[in-house]
Amino acid sequence: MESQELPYVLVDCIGGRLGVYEDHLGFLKKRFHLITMKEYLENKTFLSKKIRAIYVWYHKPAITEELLQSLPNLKVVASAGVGIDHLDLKLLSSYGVKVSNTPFIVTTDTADMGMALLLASSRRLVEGHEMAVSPDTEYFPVDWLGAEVSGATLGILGMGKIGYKVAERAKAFEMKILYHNRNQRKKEEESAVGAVYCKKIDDLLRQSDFVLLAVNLTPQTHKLIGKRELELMKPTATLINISRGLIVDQDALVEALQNKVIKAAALDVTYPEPLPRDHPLLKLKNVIITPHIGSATKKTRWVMMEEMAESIEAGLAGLPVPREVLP
Ligand SMILES: O=C(O)[C@H](O)CO
Repeated sequence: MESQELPYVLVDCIGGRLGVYEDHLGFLKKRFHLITMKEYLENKTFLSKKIRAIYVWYHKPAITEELLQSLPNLKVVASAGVGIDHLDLKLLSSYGVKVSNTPFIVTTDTADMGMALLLASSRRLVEGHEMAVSPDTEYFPVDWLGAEVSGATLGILGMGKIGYKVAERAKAFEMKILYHNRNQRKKEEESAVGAVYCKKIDDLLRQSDFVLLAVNLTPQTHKLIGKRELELMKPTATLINISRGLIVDQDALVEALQNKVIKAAALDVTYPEPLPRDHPLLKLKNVIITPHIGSATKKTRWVMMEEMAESIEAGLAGLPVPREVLP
């Protein structure tokens, strides 16, 4: 039967559901014999030799050394999104496994998400919505003062593709833009969005009304924003995180928000995800949290899935892997 000749690809479940969109399934099943982690564990002896690729959607399944040891014919790991902090590239490479991600397609949507969080937080959209739909709150718009966006200073930490797209959007909102990045952007790129480089993160933190995190998670950026950094920010400032929860020391953030060291936070990413239901961040009015949905639009998610399938097919055919991530 044809489906038996298709390459076996391991996928995982997220929240008890297959970590693949329903409408992607038809496309994927034409190309691959999808094996869930559960199926694999139930029939390990047979499947361990069959599986040749892993489809990592939202960091699942976790690729441990134990898993790698048990899959002798694994050739490709295709990971959704741009961040690869959940993958040990050196380890994968030592097992002869190629890795790919989908770094380009997520840029625009993730930048849109950054702006959406900035606007929602500054204009108190979530609080306002809750008040407007609540049966027992008096509707009194005089209370609902927010912070101006136009004319405010946005500090972008991490001026890669996503950070730069945020800057393009912020320019249209007439914001002043500061940025910090390992490498300064070219002069023409800076002037196209009116961005001013801050060599020192501290200078950016002191001057910004909104600080937006768009850096990759690496050992160097792990808890880059801690108590000291939060204390450098203006008491009227908002922290926006669209990269990874672990860029921020979350305990320090809770304290800073509770003690009004900064005004607010808008987070698409936390640590862990989701946060435990009794986590103090979930109780704060000056916090907006979304469930890591930076790239979650129909078109982008479809392209991500196609790109992952393309990388798996190329890798299994011994061809150069599109969007390969090297250790
Ligand atoms: O890295 C990304 O693109 C997303 O956050 C998914 O991990």
